[in-house]
Amino acid sequence: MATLRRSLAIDLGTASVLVYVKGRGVVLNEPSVVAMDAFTGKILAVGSKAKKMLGRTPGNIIATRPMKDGVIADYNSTEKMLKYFIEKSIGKSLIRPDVIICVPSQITPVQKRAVLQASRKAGANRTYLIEEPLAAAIGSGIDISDPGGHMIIDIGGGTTDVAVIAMGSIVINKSINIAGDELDEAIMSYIKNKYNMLIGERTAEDIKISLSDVEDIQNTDKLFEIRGRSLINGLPMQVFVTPLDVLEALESPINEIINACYYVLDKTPPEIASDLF
Ligand SMILES: Nc1ncnc2c1ncn2[C@@H]1O[C@H](COP(=O)(O)OP(=O)(O)OP(=O)(O)O)[C@@H](O)[C@H]1O
Repeated sequence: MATLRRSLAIDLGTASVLVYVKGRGVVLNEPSVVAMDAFTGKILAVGSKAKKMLGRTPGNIIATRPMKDGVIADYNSTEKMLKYFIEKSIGKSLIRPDVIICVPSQITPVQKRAVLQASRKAGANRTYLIEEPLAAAIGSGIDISDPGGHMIIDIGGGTTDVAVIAMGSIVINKSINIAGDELDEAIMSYIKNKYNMLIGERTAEDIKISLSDVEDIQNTDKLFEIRGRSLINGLPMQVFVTPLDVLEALESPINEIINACYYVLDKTPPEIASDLF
């Protein structure tokens, strides 16, 4: 008998939330940002609309990211954001959906409980959790039941998960709080030090996405115009950054990600290490 209960998979990320509905595919991909009235706590916008408000809100509106480093940082906003995204994906329904949510591999039991509780309050019937590297492996077409080892490096917004998986489970893993957000911050501080200019996190992210392609690194002709505020006279200013600037800016956080990979390789059992090799 066909069931009326929907099954959803949710990637509840620091930077973005994706919702997959069984039988329909990915139906939603929006930034994990919530804008609310600072005085009443009322939610004013969620997702793409709220992201446009980041760094631009008047005093009475705050636009925040309820997830930080892959886990819930602001419980109430996360719950409201989840409820909004679930309803946007499948509409309002009396039959609560079953939900599976991706979580970082080194999440604590308390952090897991917070996700389960937020999901239930947001309208889920049963909630299952899956470690992000396993979900990433399945999503990229790897047969995770294979006894041969595979290494997954999942660089998200708040966390990078490096894991070696074999026979359907994680053999060894390392999760670090250095990922896309940290790369944006590295670009912001580089621009500040080199050009005496302040830029916001959205501009930093635009620079990263436009100029961080390794194939472009040597291309000194590729320039990216950015605007911000001068630290010297407080006036608006513009500069042109190159892929080489981005390479210099990102060197330290990228090295930390590489070190996490070394750590995992170092702890990988020899038989599986030979599969990776
Ligand atoms: N083309 C690109 N080049 C470089 N970085 C990108 C690109 N596209 C997206 N990003 C970055 O990827 C990050 C978001 O990745 P993703 O959506 O996997 O994170 P998340 O699942 O929300 O985070 P987490 O797994 O930490 O909870 C952001 O920092 C974003 O700037």
